[in-house]
Amino acid sequence: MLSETAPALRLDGLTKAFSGKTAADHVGLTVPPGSLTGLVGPNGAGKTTSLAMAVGLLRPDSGTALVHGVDVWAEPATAKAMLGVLPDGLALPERLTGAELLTYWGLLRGMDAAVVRSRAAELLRILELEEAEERGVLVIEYSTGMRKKIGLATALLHAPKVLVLDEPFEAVDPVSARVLRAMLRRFVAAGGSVVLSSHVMSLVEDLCDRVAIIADGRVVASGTLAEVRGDSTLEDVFVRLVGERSVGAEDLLWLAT
Ligand SMILES: Nc1ncnc2c1ncn2[C@@H]1O[C@H](COP(=O)(O)OP(=O)(O)OP(=O)(O)O)[C@@H](O)[C@H]1O
Repeated sequence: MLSETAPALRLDGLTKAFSGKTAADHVGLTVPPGSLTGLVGPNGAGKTTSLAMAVGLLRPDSGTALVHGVDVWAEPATAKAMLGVLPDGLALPERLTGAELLTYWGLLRGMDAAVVRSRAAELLRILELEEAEERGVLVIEYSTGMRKKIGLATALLHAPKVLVLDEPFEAVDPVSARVLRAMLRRFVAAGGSVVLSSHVMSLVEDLCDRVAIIADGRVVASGTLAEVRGDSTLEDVFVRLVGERSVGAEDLLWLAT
């Protein structure tokens, strides 16, 4: 049942193995309402797997995910109405313009057509997809960054309480990234909560008030940015926890020949 006092998102013991290899190992995370949490970790650490289980896209082997107290797997409709999701490799209907896609998406969610129309126009304008719309560009013709932005627009359209965004800044140009940061800050200031994954430590330090580091499928550090970072930089803590790798003097000698 929806709870006013519960965390915006609470993951407990989420575990998933693919062909016997554990991708997420008892992942736990608490996202307080009105906070912005960054999930960081090396390639293959289990970020996408954990986020997909958290939002009801991938069934966990065990563990629970609660959105404002509502179990994502037991009450999916209630939980998903509160969630805005940008999954990894979002599969969108592509032979539509951005506005057509948002209309389709909104109506599918049972939203009022006039509300969908006005929010879609506003999102396309703010995300600088308006000019492509005027030229009738189809989503299939969008660049990688434009696809990311239209994916974000679909996540925001129904005004969710909690945003779960898998690498939202990947391939997004610096001007659009600034707009996106401002949008997320405003969303949080209005009481919303965000979890996002990113490989860019400086972005997480600038934007997020909480952070979780995941390595080999396990959460190895989490808390406020100050708690996790201490007197170091997030990158230093990350490298210390995840392990440093270097290119030896004898590696890749063929590259310069
Ligand atoms: N559908 C799948 N089938 C088999 N193995 C998978 C599948 N999805 C993920 N994995 C494996 O699970 C592990 C975690 O992958 P995941 O995509 O969650 O990592 P990630 O932290 O998001 O990585 P990246 O930063 O590279 O996006 C990896 O070893 C990956 O190969």
